[in-house]
Amino acid sequence: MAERALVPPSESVPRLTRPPSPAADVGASAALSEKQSPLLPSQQGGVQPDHQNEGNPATSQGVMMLQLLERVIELENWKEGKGLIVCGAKNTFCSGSDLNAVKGLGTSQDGVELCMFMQNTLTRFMRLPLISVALIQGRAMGGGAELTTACNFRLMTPSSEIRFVHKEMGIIPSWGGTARLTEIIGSRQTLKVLSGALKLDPTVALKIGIADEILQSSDEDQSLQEAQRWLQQFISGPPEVIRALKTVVSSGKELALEEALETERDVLSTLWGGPANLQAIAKQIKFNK
Ligand SMILES: CC[C@@H](C(=O)O)C(=O)SCCNC(=O)CCNC(=O)[C@H](O)C(C)(C)COP(=O)(O)OP(=O)(O)OC[C@H]1O[C@@H](n2cnc3c(N)ncnc32)[C@H](O)[C@@H]1OP(=O)(O)O
Repeated sequence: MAERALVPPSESVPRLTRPPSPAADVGASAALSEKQSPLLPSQQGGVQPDHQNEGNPATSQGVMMLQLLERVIELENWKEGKGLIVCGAKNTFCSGSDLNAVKGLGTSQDGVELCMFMQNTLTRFMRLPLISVALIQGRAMGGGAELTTACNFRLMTPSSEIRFVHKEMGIIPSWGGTARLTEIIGSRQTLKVLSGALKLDPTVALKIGIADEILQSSDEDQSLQEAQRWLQQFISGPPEVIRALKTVVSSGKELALEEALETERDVLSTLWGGPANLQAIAKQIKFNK
């Protein structure tokens, strides 16, 4: 029987509580995992499995997923950050669960445990006070397609493709991907995308609103530079302001109106009369350019 390496640290997705004050340090953009894709098997250039677990794909996949959670925890503790880019390796964004590992996780309970672990990790990722971009180079399939929806924006290279293949696997996207996709493109389009297991090339993805932009280059390094430039326009400015913006947008999306309004008040109180606000007022900035 497969080792249960995927039991979530908490039994359910964390509830969004009103957030602590954003930090006021200097920020930067960063790749979540430069040149690494968290869920890919090693032959696709993903995180290498723990040697102790070599030969046991289910355990290796568990290790990769734990590594993803660790990176999310690191990002939760990155108090000066403003943005991040998630990208894959060797021109594949992420081809989802390791199919060899999935063979060893055959019970309904296995599926639910995997689902809870990934719902927890990706929900925490989505709620980071960082503006996140999925740089889709090559394919994003299955769990990889779900991962793109945990990012705020999706940039696609000309030769890339997003495909929710779950129907063909006899399952549904359950790492939060169905809920997030519905929020991004609406229920009608989501139903088409999922029930058709549609191949979303960049043109289609842009048309239905999954993709935010098609990049010029399919080259790994050049498209990363393009993505960095694209993100820069949204993260220029003081970290405390960018982080606060992401925080209130997240609460506006997830909380009931009264709670969201309370969050806005709390977050504003950390900014009003603060250095960025006072400097802007002193400069008498005009926005008519
Ligand atoms: C159950 C979880 C579910 C979820 O909830 O989300 C999933 O994620 S299920 C997984 C969904 N993903 C897939 O079904 C992908 C299947 N793979 C493919 O369709 C193709 O491999 C590819 C990703 C389109 C790439 O095609 P291509 O460029 O032609 O390369 P290869 O097919 O030769 O692949 C190279 C190499 O990598 C192996 N590979 C790729 N993806 C996976 C995977 N998800 N799991 C395990 N192995 C994978 C592939 O088998 C090749 O290996 P070798 O044959 O040993 O070279």
